[in-house]
Amino acid sequence: MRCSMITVVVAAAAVAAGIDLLTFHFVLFKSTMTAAQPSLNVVLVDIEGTTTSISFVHDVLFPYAKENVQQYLQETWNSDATKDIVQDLQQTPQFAEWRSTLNSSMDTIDEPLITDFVRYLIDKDLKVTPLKTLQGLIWARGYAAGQLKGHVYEDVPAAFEAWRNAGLRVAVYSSGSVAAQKLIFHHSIAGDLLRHISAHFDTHVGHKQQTESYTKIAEALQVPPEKVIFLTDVAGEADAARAAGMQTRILQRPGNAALSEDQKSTYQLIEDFTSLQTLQLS
Ligand SMILES: CSCCC(=O)C(=O)COP(=O)(O)O
Ligand SMILES: [Mg+2]
Repeated sequence: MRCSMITVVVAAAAVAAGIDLLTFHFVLFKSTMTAAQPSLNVVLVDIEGTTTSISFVHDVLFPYAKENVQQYLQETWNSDATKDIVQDLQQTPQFAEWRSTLNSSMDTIDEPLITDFVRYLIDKDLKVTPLKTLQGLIWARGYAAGQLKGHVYEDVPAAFEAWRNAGLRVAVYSSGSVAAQKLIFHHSIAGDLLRHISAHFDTHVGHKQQTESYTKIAEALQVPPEKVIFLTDVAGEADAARAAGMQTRILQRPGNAALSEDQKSTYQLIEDFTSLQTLQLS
């Protein structure tokens, strides 16, 4: 009511000043549209199903880790990094559970046993932090040897570029370790995209379907959660981000899981990043 009174007064002043009403309405419409733009500082992207195809992760990265884990463990078994990972793997709830299914009563924790456990975790796609750390170390060898190149969808480089030019920060939140995230973007099929990314978050901050993880990410980025837009393919992750106050979009890339009718009506769905290239810092 107060707003429309102000509009009438300003319109009258505009007419008195010789500005025609058509121009006045155009200016008013533009300013309303600008005000309706979401206030934004950070674009937070998921990887699998968002920047990168699910098939690259499941058909290239995971098999590479499964094939090379035994050799990696044999070569690094006595290193501190591998000792820490093996220790952490044994402390996961999945380890005792998995071991109880084995016929063998062997107590020895050796490379073959840990190799089998790692392959079991990969097959189940369990987002266990020490597994993710180990996968990152194994993939590092593949990228260094030129055997791996990180897949990104065609629209990703231009969107990263546009967001950065607009003053927005680009950050990543993936279950893949921070080291693995850096590798996929540094060695991407579109060249080095790592230079666009100013922050990385993995499961050390918490799991992706927990609201607290997004609260912690906003704190680490030193922005209110409302100023972050989280792009993901998983509705459960969008639920958690939204509950923390973030804006969200759900990606419907080829091969992504289908959404329920309820999820489709709850979230803004996008096929790629093209429509988001005009996002502005505000
Ligand atoms: C960093 S690339 C490997 C991705 C990965 O290991 C994974 O589990 C995918 O998880 P996301 O959270 O990106 O869906
Ligand atoms: Mg994903």
